[in-house]
Amino acid sequence: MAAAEVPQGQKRKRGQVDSDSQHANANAKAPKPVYKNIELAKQAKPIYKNIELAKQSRPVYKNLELAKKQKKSKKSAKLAAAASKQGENAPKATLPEKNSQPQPSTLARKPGKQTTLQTLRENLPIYPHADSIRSALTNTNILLLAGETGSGKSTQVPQFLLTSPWCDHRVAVTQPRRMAAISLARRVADEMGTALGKSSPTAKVGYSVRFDDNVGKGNKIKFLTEGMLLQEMLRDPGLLEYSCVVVDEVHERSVNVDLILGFLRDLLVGKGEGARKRKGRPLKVVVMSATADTEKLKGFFEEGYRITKGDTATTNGTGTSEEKSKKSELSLLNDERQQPGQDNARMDGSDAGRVSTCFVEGRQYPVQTIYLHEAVQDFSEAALKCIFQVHCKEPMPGDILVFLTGQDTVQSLQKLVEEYAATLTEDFPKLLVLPLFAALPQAAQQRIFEPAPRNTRKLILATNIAETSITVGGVRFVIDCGKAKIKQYRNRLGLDSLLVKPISKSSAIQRKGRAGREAAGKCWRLYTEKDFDALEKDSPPEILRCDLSAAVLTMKARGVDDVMSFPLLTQPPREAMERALLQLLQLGALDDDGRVNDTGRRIARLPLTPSLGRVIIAAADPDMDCLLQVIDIVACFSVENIFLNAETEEMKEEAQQSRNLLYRRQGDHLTLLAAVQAYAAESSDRKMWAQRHLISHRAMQSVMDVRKQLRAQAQQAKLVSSDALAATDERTSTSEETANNILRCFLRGFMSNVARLMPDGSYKTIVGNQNVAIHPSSILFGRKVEAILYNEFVYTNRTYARGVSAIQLNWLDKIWGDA
Ligand SMILES: Nc1ncnc2c1ncn2[C@@H]1O[C@H](COP(=O)(O)OP(=O)(O)OP(=O)(O)O)[C@@H](O)[C@H]1O
Repeated sequence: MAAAEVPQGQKRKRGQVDSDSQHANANAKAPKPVYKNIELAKQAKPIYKNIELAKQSRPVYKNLELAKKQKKSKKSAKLAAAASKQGENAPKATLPEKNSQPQPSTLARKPGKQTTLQTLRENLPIYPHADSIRSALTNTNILLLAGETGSGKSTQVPQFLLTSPWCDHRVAVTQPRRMAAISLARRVADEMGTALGKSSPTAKVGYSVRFDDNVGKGNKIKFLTEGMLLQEMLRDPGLLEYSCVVVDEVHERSVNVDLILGFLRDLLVGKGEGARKRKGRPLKVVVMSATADTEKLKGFFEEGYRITKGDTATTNGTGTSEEKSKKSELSLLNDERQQPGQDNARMDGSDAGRVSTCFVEGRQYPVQTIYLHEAVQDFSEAALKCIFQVHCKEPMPGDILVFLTGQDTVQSLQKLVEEYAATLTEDFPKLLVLPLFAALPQAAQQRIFEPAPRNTRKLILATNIAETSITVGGVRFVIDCGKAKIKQYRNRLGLDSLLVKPISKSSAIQRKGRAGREAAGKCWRLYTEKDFDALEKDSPPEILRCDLSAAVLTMKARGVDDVMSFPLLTQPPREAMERALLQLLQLGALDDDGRVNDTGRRIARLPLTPSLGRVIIAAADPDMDCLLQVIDIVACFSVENIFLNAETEEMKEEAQQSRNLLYRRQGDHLTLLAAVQAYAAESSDRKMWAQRHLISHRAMQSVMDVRKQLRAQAQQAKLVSSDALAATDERTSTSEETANNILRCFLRGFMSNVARLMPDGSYKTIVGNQNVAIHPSSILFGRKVEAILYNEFVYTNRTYARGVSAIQLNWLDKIWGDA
C-alpha cells in the first residue's frame, strides 16, 4: 500500500530511535548522595553530560514545518504516497533547525478549540496516510499498522475508518488498560466535537471498561479494554455490532490480546459460529503498535488463510473436522506441533496480499535520551536524585513522568520527594506530586490529566500503567527506572506472583514515547546504554508466564472445545494448559469430558477471575444465600486496601478504637464486609465516617461503585432477582451461620489457597506443603488458628498470605468431595 508500506523483511532501524542518546555520569559528577541536601543539588553540575551535543545530532522525527507543509499541500502527501508505492518509506525526516524546536503554545493560542484540535490532528505524522489506510482496508480485511509513539495511531485511525464506505456499524478500539481507554475516548470525542458516551444522544464516542460502561446508542467509536471485548465475544461471537475492530498496543501481548487475535483470525477466515453469524458481512481488523513485530503478525494471519484453504481440501477429500481436531491433539502428543514459546509466524507466499501492512514513520517532536554512565544499585535513590536535578535545572513549563515498579515504590518515593521539596527555596517552582498505580481510585488517577497550577511542576510517579497509549498534557520529561513488576507463574507455589524484572526495549521505547507529544522532550534512563542494548526486544508474552484458567475458560465458553488447536500467536507450554483445565475442573466449570457446563458459562460472563466468579456462583446457591455479602467483599478486592496506615501513634490509637467495631475475629473477609456495610449504612457524612476509621474515602467510593455494577451483573445473570435487590436494606450485622457460609463460598473458589497450622506454630499450605506466614496487614496477623484461607501470596523477604480468614478444616471435606 501507499506511503507507509514496509517492504517485506525490512526492519525499522533500531539505531534511529536512540541516535541522540547521551551518557551520563551519575557517580563521578554528582555529589553523594545529592538528595540529602537539596541546596547541594541546586549547585551541583548536572549528572548528565551537556545536552547541546544531542541537539546537534540527527533526529528521526518530523519537524513541525514539514507537518505544516503537508497540511497545506495535499499534493505533496499524494506524491509521497506515490513514491512509497514504488518501495520507498514514508516521508523522509527533515532536520529541525538547531535550537528551534516547535512549541505547542503557538497552536494552542489560536482561537476556537475545534479549529485548534483540527490543526493539531492535521499536523500528526499519520494524518497524510488517512487515504492509504482507508484504501488498504477496502482491498483487504486486515491491516497491520506500525507507527512510532505519538504518531497519531490511537486517536486518528478510528476517525479515518468512520468515513470508509464499508463502515456502517461501530468501530471498536481495544486498549490493554482502562485508563487509556477512557482518556482516548475523551480525547477523540473532543476532537470530533461531540459529547462522551451516554451523556448526549448526539455523542459519537464512548468507552467500556470493567465496572464502567459509558456507551450511548449513537456512539460510532467505542474504546474498550481487551477483557471487555472478550466478554462481548461471549455474548455475540460474530461481533455483529461492529464493522471494524482495532486492536491497539498489540506489543503488550496480554493473554487477552492473544485470545482476541485468535478469535479475530477465525472470523476473518470465515471459520466458526461467529463467522456464520456475520452472514458474509466482512469484519475489518486493524492491529497496531509502535513496537510490534509486524512480520510475525503477518505470518500468523496469513497462516489462518492458508489453513482455511487447506481445510476446504480436507473436508472435500480426506477427513471431517472432528478428525482434524483429533489430528491436532495427536500431533501435540507427538510433539510435532510447535514447541512452547515458538511463534506461529510462518509465511506463505500464496497468501501474500491478504494482509496489508503499513508503517508510519516519524514523530512530531524529538525526545532526547540520556543514559547513566554507570549502573546504580538502587533505582529509587537514582530516581530521587534525577527528579531534583530535572526540577532544579530544566525550564518551565515541563512536567515530569517517572516510571517505577509498583505501588509501594511509588508511595515511598512520593513521601521522600514531598519531604525534600518542602525544603526548596521559593526560587524554584513548586512540585505537585501525583501517584499513579492501578489500584488507585479512578478519580485520583484522573488528576494526572489536570493542568498544574501556576508556577507548579507536575511530577507523576507511575507504574507501567502509564506506559502505553496515554498522553499526559504538560509532560516533557520522562524518567525511566528500567524495571517493572511482571506477573509470573511460580510452579513451586502453583500461583501467579509479581516479580520485579528489567523491562524490554519495547517498553523502554514506549516509556520514552510519553514525552515529545506536545513539545520536544527528554528521557532519562536510570541505566546504562549497554544495559539498554542487553534488554530483551520484547517482554515474553503473558501467555507464557501466567495462570491460563481464565483464558481457557473464555475459549471453552466461546465454543472452542479443543483448546490445544486454537490459533495462538505463541503456543503456551502444554503443562500450563493442563493446569488450567485441571483448575477449571476443580472449580466445577467443566464437566469430566472437558466440556464447559452451565456453571462455567456463568463464571465466564462475570468480569472476575474464575476463582472469584466461582465464589459468586456458590453464594447465589439458595443453601448459601449470601450473594450480596460476598459481592461486598469481592468489591473490596478491586482496590488495593481500604484501610489507611496511621502516620502517628496518636492517630493509630484513635483509629484502632473506631475500627474495633469493624474487626471480625474470623479474619479479613468478614472485616471487609463489616466495613462496607457500616459505610453503606452511614447516612449523614460518609467522608467523616471514613476519616474517623482511617479508611480511604476514595477507595470506599470505588468499592461502592463496583458493588453497584456487580449487583447489576448478578441480576443480569439471573443470580438474584430485581425484587430481591430492591428489597435489600443496608444491613450492619451478619449472623454466625451466614458468616460461615460466606467463608465456605470463598473456599469453593480458592480451595487450593489453604494452609494449616503446624505443631511449631507455623502454617503450611495443603497443596504444595509450603511455608507461609500471615501478612502483617491481616487482622489475623500473629494469631494461631486451625487453618487459614487466603486470597493471594505476596513476596517481600518471605512468603506471606494476604487477605486471610480462619476456616475449619472439616469444611474442606465437602468442598473437595464436590469438586
Ligand atoms: N489527551 C490528550 N491531550 C493532549 N494531546 C493529546 C491527547 N491525546 C493525544 N494527543 C496528541 O495526539 C498525539 C497522538 O496521540 P495518539 O495517542 O493518537 O498517538 P499514538 O501513535 O497512538 O501513540 P502511542 O503509540 O504512544 O500510543 C499525541 O502525541 C498528542 O500530541
